[in-house]
Amino acid sequence: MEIRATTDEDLSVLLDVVHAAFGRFTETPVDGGGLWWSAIEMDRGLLAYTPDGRPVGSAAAYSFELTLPGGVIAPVAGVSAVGVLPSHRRQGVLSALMRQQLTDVRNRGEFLAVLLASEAPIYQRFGYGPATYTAHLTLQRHRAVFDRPRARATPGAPTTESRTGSIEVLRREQCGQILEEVYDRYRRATPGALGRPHRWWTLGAGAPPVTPTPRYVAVHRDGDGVPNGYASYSVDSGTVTVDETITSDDTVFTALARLILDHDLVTQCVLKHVPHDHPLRWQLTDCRAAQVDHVGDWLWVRLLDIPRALIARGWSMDGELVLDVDDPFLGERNRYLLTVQGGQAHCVPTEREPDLSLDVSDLGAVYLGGTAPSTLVRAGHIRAHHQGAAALADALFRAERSPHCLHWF
Ligand SMILES: CC(=O)SCCNC(=O)CCNC(=O)[C@H](O)C(C)(C)COP(=O)(O)OP(=O)(O)OC[C@H]1O[C@@H](n2cnc3c(N)ncnc32)[C@H](O)[C@@H]1OP(=O)(O)O
Repeated sequence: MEIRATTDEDLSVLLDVVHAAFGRFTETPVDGGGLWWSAIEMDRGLLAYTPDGRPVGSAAAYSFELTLPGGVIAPVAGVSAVGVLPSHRRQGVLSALMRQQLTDVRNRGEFLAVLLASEAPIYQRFGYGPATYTAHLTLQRHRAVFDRPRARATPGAPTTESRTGSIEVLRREQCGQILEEVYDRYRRATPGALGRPHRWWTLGAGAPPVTPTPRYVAVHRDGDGVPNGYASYSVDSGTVTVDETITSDDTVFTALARLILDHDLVTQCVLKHVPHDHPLRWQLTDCRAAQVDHVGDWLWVRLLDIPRALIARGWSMDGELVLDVDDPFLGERNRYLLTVQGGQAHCVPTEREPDLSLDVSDLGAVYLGGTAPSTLVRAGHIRAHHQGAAALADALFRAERSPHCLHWF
């Protein structure tokens, strides 16, 4: 098996391999979307060839930015287009591709790789852990009545209502740069969110509303007329389905949700891609009018330089933790002393007794604060060496809010 880096000339070969792996056809758009592969970066692709020169496996990566807890922006490899022909599976082709790709990512100076997993059992062995989760919120329109925010009673307290903003409903093609600009501000303020490079918007790659698929878009503007939120939606058979509600301001989210819930001639509203713990349910007089469903893992994270990754993210509590991290796929095992002081972390090799022993994939799962280390202790994956170690790790790794990602790639 030979792994070769791709160039622009290999595009059709790579697309043929990955589409055959999925049993799909190159020219078929993703569900309701465009051609997902149009933004592919061919200088980051890999193809696996048999000894007689037949391409049988593929992998690619996008150059993305990921927002870490604390609002830190990190460059990451967004792994995608992974596939092995049905005729050549379970012979180590993917393993060879992953090994080469992780080496390449490290060589580029990126300390994190991320991906969306087609099947959950594939990537743990390569050091990835599920780090963000997403859900659908299904609302029964006629039952979903907003409650009066209780904090409003406190003089001077911020309200959860958008007082001065306005909303305009546009067609997708009338939005110009608005969606790109609003998305960019939102993702910078949201731990777990990925940037959408400009070329994704210009090429219409991915899923609606990045693609030019027909949609209505409710655009929210602040009192100065600056767009600060949008909800992209379509209506069908009595259901309004929102592809994504993008804003970093809870009051704007509420205003957009109200508009969606006020849509005549529908009985049900489905807000796709919301954090599973989104406060909207709490804002209703009848919290059962909203059901959280389709809860699933979204972004998987793989640490490639553990000290750098731990130093990079923000921390909201001081403390010390010794982590013994095993990385069997890369054949590395190291012990680190993580010290957080004033929100700033230091991370150095140590001989001290560990507080926790864990696989690098479990470190990926807890890295953004989306899963508490104690959950993985209880699951039998992370070993806590003394009482209190898991609680300490929980307190340290917790982020200001659940990390959330909705970019599809
Ligand atoms: C980020 C993305 O692009 S996600 C898209 C992933 N691609 C797909 O789902 C397309 C359809 N599937 C495929 O193309 C292939 O089955 C792949 C890419 C998932 C796996 O490729 P393979 O070359 O068969 O993997 P490889 O032989 O290296 O397997 C390594 C190990 O992972 C295991 N493994 C591989 N795929 C799977 C799977 N889908 N489920 C469970 N275990 C798996 C193998 O059994 C093997 O285990 P072992 O080391 O204990 O023997």
